Amino acid sequence: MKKVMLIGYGAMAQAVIERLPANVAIGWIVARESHHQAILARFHGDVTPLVDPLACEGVPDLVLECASQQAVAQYGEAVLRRGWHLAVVSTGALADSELETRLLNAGGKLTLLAGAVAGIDGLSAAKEGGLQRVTYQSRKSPASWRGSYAEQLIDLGAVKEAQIFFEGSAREAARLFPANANVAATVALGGVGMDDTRVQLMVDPATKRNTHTLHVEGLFGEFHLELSGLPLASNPKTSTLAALSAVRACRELAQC
Ligand SMILES: NC(=O)C1=CN([C@@H]2O[C@H](COP(=O)(O)OP(=O)(O)OC[C@H]3O[C@@H](n4cnc5c(N)ncnc54)[C@H](OP(=O)(O)O)[C@@H]3O)[C@@H](O)[C@H]2O)C=CC1
Ligand SMILES: O=C([O-])CC(=O)C(=O)O
Repeated sequence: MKKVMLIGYGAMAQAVIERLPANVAIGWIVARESHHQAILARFHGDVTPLVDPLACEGVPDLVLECASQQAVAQYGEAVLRRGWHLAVVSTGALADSELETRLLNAGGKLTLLAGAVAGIDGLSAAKEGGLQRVTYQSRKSPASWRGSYAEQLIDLGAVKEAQIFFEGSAREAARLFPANANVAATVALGGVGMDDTRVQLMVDPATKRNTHTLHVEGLFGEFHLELSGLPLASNPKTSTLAALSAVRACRELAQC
């Protein structure tokens, strides 16, 4: 049985727990103390709640971050320094180049999950031949942008038609919208980097989906990809596919 340490106990973590493959068990959950009683009760004591990954007395086969960019900054380096395998979904944390360097030099094994988008394998392959232009657009409902920096840029309640409210680099997008623009960072890391990946963020009152549009031009030719994902019912910011990419990481663990 492979044992996973989950970081986070929100919408994505719940979706992962519900879909956990056979031969994989959650051994530990790093969560705020307010969740610890609920975790103990739900798993009948078989899962240890922690406030810090380093309080773990065992060795997880995988540490699966499903929490926040802030959690990656807080725990990522220490987890890797222990020699553990860390899979990160809050990839936008790497928009902080100093943190990125520390994570890459910490040892262990760092996996960046594809999250809510597809095509990262093709983008990385295209990069081998030379890329000329990568643009990424995210289109979500007003509900998905609520509670984010978008509220300072646009009146989400008054939007009547699809509107771009942010244009900039992937680095700016990932840092300004930590719960909404990790895909921008994922695309950047697979392609032309944080500063050269151009990003548009859009609010669309007519949609209930999270739509990710990727346009890539290079010496290989070009591709255009549009992925229209259903958000998790428990968090409209987060696409179901992002949670499934974390489940997939657990399945790969079960197979090795
Ligand atoms: N790469 C991708 O495609 C995507 C990545 N994401 C990333 O996944 C993250 C999780 O998504 P989701 O589950 O829907 O978000 P939720 O807000 O539903 O859940 C996040 C949970 O993690 C907890 N948490 C955050 N930081 C810490 C920390 N430092 N220590 C302990 N617990 C922490 C939160 O607690 P509290 O509420 O108390 O802070 C909350 O319970 C997002 O924040 C985003 O960064 C999301 C979608 C797509
Ligand atoms: O889940 C999504 O659609 C994308 C998302 O929140 C992110 O990129 O952080």
